[in-house]
Order: sequence, then structure tokens, then C-alpha cells
Amino acid sequence: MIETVVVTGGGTGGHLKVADAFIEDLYKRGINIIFIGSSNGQDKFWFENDTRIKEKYFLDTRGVVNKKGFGKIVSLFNIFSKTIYCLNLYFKYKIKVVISVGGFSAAPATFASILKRDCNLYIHEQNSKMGKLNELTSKFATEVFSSFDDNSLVKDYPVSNEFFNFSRVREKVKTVAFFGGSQGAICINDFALKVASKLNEMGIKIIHQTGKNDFERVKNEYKKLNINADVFDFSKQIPSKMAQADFAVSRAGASTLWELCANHLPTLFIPYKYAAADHQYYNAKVLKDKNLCFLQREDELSEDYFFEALNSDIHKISIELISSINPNATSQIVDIILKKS
Ligand SMILES: CC(=O)N[C@H]1[C@@H](OP(=O)(O)OP(=O)(O)OC[C@H]2O[C@@H](n3ccc(=O)[nH]c3=O)[C@H](O)[C@@H]2O)O[C@H](CO)[C@@H](O)[C@@H]1O
Repeated sequence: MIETVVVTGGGTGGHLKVADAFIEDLYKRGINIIFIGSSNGQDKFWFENDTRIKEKYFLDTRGVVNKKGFGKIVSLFNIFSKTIYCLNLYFKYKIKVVISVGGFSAAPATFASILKRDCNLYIHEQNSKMGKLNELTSKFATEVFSSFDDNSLVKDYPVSNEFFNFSRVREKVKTVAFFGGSQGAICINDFALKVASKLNEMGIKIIHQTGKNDFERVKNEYKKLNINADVFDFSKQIPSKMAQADFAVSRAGASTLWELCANHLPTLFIPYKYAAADHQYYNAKVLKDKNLCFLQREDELSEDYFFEALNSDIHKISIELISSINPNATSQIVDIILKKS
């Protein structure tokens, strides 16, 4: 009987949202949760005040991949010392199960699970191309789950229930939402401002998540255009924001992509072009190949393509999105983890 599980990973909202889905499921099963993340990404913002989590550790870890020379040695030593710290925690709490959702935040807790012989490591990879840490540690894992890999025991994404609770089939575009991912996307902000007046003339409302850094500028631009849009930098109410929209324009980070599917919301994806191994493009391409979304590279973005998409059969896409995603993925993955441990 497993009493305590370590959940690790983070850095970006994409990883943290998956961690959140696992935490919610484990909590409902009465299992104690220890979260180990980094003090350098968004981890604290997401989980610092989370009462479902029994113990939280935000360690000072940073990625080492892009570092060189002395900086790399310092970072490696730092990760090594934090790994030993985690190992001590595992002995203290008799940890046998570690779930990693990847990202640089997960490095020490994942390495420590490999060093502790009686500990099972489970990895969840969210993207179509595996992240660096997951690639390095997956051969030591008891099981690797992936939303895109046919070999995964559960080939689905652990989307939080709230997105399914708000889901609905779309008929006609009355509201368009722009989502830039957890950091926001200037290219999506600029595109939204470019098409805003025409949308306004068509009587279409705008919801727009800008990201923290570009919020003031975008808000002022809407003011200048005299358009009353729902503009915000970051919101914890994304399920209800998605639910209000009939069409979305979005980055193709894994979490947002599957949340939009869970919501049955037809979307034009504009992948972040510098994402590692171009994984955002390949995330969205999986849907595009099934005609379940629209996809354009940010350098090719065209207003014509966007307005054609708005006028397409969004009802059909919305219905077909229902079967694109499994609402029970989180509990199915946790069932397997608890059974194997
Ligand atoms: C630039 C980059 O490399 N981004 C990566 C990062 O995603 P990044 O965090 O940018 O994007 P994701 O779309 O995966 O996740 C964003 C998450 O934040 C939530 N959200 C967003 C805005 C908001 O106002 N409120 C809110 O709660 C969304 O609902 C979603 O759950 O990790 C993902 C998961 O590995 C990858 O797929 C992305 O490619």
C-alpha cells in the first residue's frame, strides 16, 4: 500500500498543469503528496499555497543544457547536491514512487529516484518530441507515459477535469479567444490586434491572454481601437475562458493543446518556433493530420487563413474533437502506477 508519492517537475505552466492533474487524483485517493520543484520557474506560483500537498520543496535548480565552461560545472555540482538532498528526503519519508512530469525542475528528484534502489520512477512526457531530461532518465523508469507515443500504456494527456466540465459543442463563431501559453506570445498579441477591428465589425467578441510582459501595451492598443475586449495577462480561470469562446488562436504547448480538445474548441495553432526540436509544431501537426485543427507557422501567418478558418465548418470539428481525448487518462495512469509499485 503506497502512502506517500513524490510528484516532481515544472518550470513552465505546461509541466505544472500535468503535475496538478496527478496531484488532484492522488489527493482524492487519500495519498500523501510531496511536491519537489524549482525555485526558479513558475513552480512556487502554482503550488506554494496548495493545501492538497503535504510537503513542498522548491530547490534552487536551473537547467544545465545551455551552459558552458565554469557555469556548467557549477550547475552540475548544484544539481548533484540537490540530488543528495532529495535522496535524504526519500529515506526520511520511505518513498517508493516518484512521478516526474519533466522540465528542469524535475532533475534532482528524478536522479535521486534512480539512486534509491527500491524506488520506482514514472515519467510523463507531454510533447511529441521528448524533453532532454526525460530522454536521459527514461531508460531507468519503471514506466514512461506519453501523450503521443503509440507504445505508451495510456496514450493520452492528463487534462484536469474542469476542462471537461466546461466543454460544449460549438455552432457558430460569436467569440474568439487568443491564448499565448503560460508566458504569453507577442506574435499572437500582434496578430490579435491586427484582426481586432474586423472581428469587432463582424460583431465577434474577443478574449485575450497576453502574458505578463505585454499586457499594458495590448490593453492600451485595444483602448485606442475603442474595442471592449476581455484582456488579461494570466488567469487561473482558463477553463471558463475557453468555454466562453467558439474559436481559439493559440500556441501549441501540450497542455493548452489538449485542454482545447477537452473543451471541444476549434483552434488555429501558431507554434512557438524556438521550442526544442520544434515540438510545438509537431504537437499540433498530429491534430492537423486528422483535420481537427488549423495550423500555421508564425512566419506565414495570414489574415485570410484565419478568416477562412472562422468561416469553416467549426461545428463538425468541435464534434470530432470529443473523441480526440480521453477524460479518464489521469486516473488510468495513476491506477497503473499504484498497481506496479
Ligand atoms: C515555449 C515552450 O517551450 N513551452 C513549453 C511549455 O509550455 P507552456 O507552459 O508555455 O504552455 P502549455 O500550453 O503547455 O501550458 C500552459 C498552461 O498554463 C495554463 N495557463 C495559461 C495561461 C493562463 O493565463 N492561465 C493558465 O492557467 C494553461 O491552461 C496550460 O495548462 O511546456 C509545455 C509542456 O511540456 C510544452 O508543450 C511547451 O512547448
